Amino acid sequence: MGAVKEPRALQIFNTVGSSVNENPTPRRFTATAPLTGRLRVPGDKSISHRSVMLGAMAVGETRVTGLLEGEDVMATAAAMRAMGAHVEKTGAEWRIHGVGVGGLLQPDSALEMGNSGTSTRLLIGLIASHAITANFTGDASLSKRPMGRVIDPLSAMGATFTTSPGGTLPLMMTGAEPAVPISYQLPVASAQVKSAIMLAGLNTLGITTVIEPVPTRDHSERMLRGFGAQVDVGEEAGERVIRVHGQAELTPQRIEVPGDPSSAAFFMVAASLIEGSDLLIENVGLNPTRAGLVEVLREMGANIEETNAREVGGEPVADLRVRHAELRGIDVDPAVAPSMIDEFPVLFVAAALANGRTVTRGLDELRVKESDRLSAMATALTAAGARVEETADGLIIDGSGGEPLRGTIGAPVITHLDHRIAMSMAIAGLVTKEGVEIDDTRPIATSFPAFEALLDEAMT
Ligand SMILES: O=C(O)C1=C[C@@H](OP(=O)(O)O)[C@@H](O)[C@H](O)C1
Ligand SMILES: C=C(OP(=O)(O)O)C(=O)O
Repeated sequence: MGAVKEPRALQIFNTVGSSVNENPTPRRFTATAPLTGRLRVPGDKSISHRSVMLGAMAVGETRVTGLLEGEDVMATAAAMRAMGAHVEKTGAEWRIHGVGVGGLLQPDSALEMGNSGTSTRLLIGLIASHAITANFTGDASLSKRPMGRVIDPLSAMGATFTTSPGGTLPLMMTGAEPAVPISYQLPVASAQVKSAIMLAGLNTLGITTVIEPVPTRDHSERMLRGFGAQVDVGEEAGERVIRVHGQAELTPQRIEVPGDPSSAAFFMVAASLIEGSDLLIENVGLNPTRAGLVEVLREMGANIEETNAREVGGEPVADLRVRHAELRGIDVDPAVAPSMIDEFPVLFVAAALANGRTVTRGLDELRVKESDRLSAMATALTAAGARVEETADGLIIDGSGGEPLRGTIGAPVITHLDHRIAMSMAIAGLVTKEGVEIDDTRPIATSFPAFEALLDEAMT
């Protein structure tokens, strides 16, 4: 290991669900030193959202430790409060008093979803089987994202919608009680769509079925079972079939949220790329439906060692020791995409420094995230000096063979209100001769408020 440092705790910056600072906060990121010591990434965003939502649907008190206190999860918490649940922090613990399945109250005002696709789509699902009307609003990024993918199946269950042109936010929905159980085959690999239908199934008499041709993150399945719902998961004709039995009764739980592999990803790539790095990232969730990046980086030659493997909150977790290694370009198997869907922006940074060519395909979904992540990363990495070709569904990147990138010092990177573009290009700045300037670091608070503090500390 490098220099021994004390573990760093997650710092809480903003727990109110909106950016405190009104003005853009640009910053230039440059490498000051290798990444060494140990750090702990914040709680998993997907599991945090679901902890708050399911806690709010149980009768009694759910207690959660390690909850991610990023803006997205705080948007979920605010929405559940607006519909009758109590969601409060006491000491290090979040306590949620739920209303019970079927007990959501009509919110007085619009549910403000900020930047969060997960909050929006899962809550639309949850409300779809309650006899209430809710308005959903979001920021400029979220207001462009497609909602038809949840509106279609939930309309079949009986919910009604009035949307903005193009099926986007702002939208108004009225749930159906009783809702009709459906059997629905997902047309896109999306855990958000799967979860929206499963959550609607909670207050729907009968069996609601979702068929997944490609497996996506399975936190909803695991957690709903943990809360006592009957959820059958099987494989039929090569597809995953998930059946939710309604109406469910959820019993309150104690949940310890594991660290977010999507946040650890930035540090895995930075430590791999920067010579002399030797970093221990503690408590990283390694659910197989989320751990694709670790496998892909290893295939590229990364030195990632798993230690202290254990279970936290029903999820596999380990500490990851990451040491600098020379990376080589690879063809990334499109089948791995769902298990690292949010990690592609930072994988592209790794590819830009690898030896040889990295080819990615099958990534159409990246075009409908907080930004068009294929286009945003192609533009930003090219400006940083990388050789990148954008295709219809991926990027082809010819790596520098470990040489620092030499971009033109021009306009700052445009992050398009996308936290992952901001953090990925911050990491790119560490391996670019003159560094990289990010136009606005505020979006980082949506998923990883402590990112800059942890990065600065890892490099001291
Ligand atoms: O279910 C979830 O918690 C998530 C699912 C993924 O979205 P899609 O389902 O749209 O792929 C992912 O990108 C998002 O960050 C979180
Ligand atoms: C896509 C993401 O989140 P969401 O869809 O919840 O906005 C993400 O965190 O990268």
